[in-house]
Amino acid sequence: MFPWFATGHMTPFLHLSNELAKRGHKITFLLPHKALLQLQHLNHYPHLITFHTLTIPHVQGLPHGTETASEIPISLNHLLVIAMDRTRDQVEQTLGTMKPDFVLYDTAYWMPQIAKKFGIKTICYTVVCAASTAIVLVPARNVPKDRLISEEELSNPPQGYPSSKVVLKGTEARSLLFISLPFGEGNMTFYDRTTRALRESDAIAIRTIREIEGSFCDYIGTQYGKKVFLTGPVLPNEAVGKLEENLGSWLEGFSPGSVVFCAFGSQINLEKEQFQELLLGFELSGFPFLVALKAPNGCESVEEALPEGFEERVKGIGVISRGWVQQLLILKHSSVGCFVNHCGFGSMWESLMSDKQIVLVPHLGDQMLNTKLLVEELGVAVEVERGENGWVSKEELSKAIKLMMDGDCEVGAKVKRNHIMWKESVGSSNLMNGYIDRFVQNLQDICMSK
Ligand SMILES: O=c1ccn([C@@H]2O[C@H](COP(=O)(O)OP(=O)(O)O[C@H]3OC[C@@H](O)[C@H](O)[C@H]3O)[C@@H](O)[C@H]2O)c(=O)[nH]1
Repeated sequence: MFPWFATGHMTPFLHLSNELAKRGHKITFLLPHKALLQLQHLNHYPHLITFHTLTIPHVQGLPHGTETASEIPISLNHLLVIAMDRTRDQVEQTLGTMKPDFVLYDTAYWMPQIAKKFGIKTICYTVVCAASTAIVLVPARNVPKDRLISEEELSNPPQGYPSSKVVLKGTEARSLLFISLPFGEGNMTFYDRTTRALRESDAIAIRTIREIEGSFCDYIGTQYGKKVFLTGPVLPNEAVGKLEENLGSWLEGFSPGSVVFCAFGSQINLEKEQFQELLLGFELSGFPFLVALKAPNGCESVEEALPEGFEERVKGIGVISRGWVQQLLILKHSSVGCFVNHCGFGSMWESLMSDKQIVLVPHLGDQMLNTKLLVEELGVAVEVERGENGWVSKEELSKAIKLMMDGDCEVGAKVKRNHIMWKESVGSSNLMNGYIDRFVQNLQDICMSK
């Protein structure tokens, strides 16, 4: 396993490793040392899953010692990817020694070149929604070679794209302009890198299910002329560990379903004004809240960014975490009634599998498409309306929370009914296990071929 050095990528690769190990397969997981510290407790089969740490070289422009995407603003990812590329020799040496049957990778487009030398099959494993690959990362997208792609070009889906609902509207396409920006050495763009990683693999795998994204998966298969295997969402059955004691006892102090929990994943640093506006929105909603956000841009800490007098005003009813929280365990807590999140692909599945009402504030391109899947296709969530300038106001956030938390409101009740239905059908262990069993069979079939 060789995922991109970001939590939202490494975690699902490890969940998949656990499922493969459960079925008796041996896995070597390549990752930076710092990521090991964050991930190792999620390894449920240490006798079968071995972590192999890589030395991450320094790249000019990155803070010294940077190894993972969660340590840097997203604007520096194009430098971290150079560091990843420069681990190529270490990766090649490991592959040559281990000689696995398969390598699963996502960002390292060069993997097929080195794997072929040792007769190893390559699977490009996409851990974001199939819709986001289908809308921007296919040959039909025609990204110009001599200039940046425009917002207008990106607003139109590529020819043959299978949905009119899961599309980018208004200014949303802006968040995907980065696909034609440099991402790695040698003038390579994000689009070049990702499409090459997909094109040169032996097969494509996607962390999704046909029941939600079948048409997008078929479209990707046709675009690349390749087999597309699905792993399902690959969520751990149970949240591991125990909720941190202080937080647990704070949550115990509230009645069931009354607390609003908010987390925006590992990559988002808001602007300070937006950060403050969101906090004021939680206060305005009148519900107790637990917020886990990173310090906004330009601030060293969360404390320094709080609105004036905020901590005193919300004492006892509002907690603003100073760092990473145990999202899965919090989502299991009965006091939590609503989950406000960014709809990263991990959080999308985790919120769908929870029994909490879902309020979405997407930021990045794939998060906007995930949001369309939950809001427009499945009808299990609401999205907070943004102003014309892209701003989320405290009034709109509070309105969306109230809509979801008010037991008498028709919209909230409808969303809840849909959510229960989807959770039951998608969350059944038969469905999840069926996906993994078929995936293993798919791998064995390619192993036999050629
Ligand atoms: O405080 C936290 C925040 C997050 N988490 C966990 O970290 C994971 C975050 O994954 P997400 O995919 O939701 O979000 P990230 O922002 O980290 O992901 C990244 O890769 C996946 C893409 O869809 C996202 O657009 C990209 O930002 C989840 O499993 C969540 O449970 C915590 O355990 N604690």
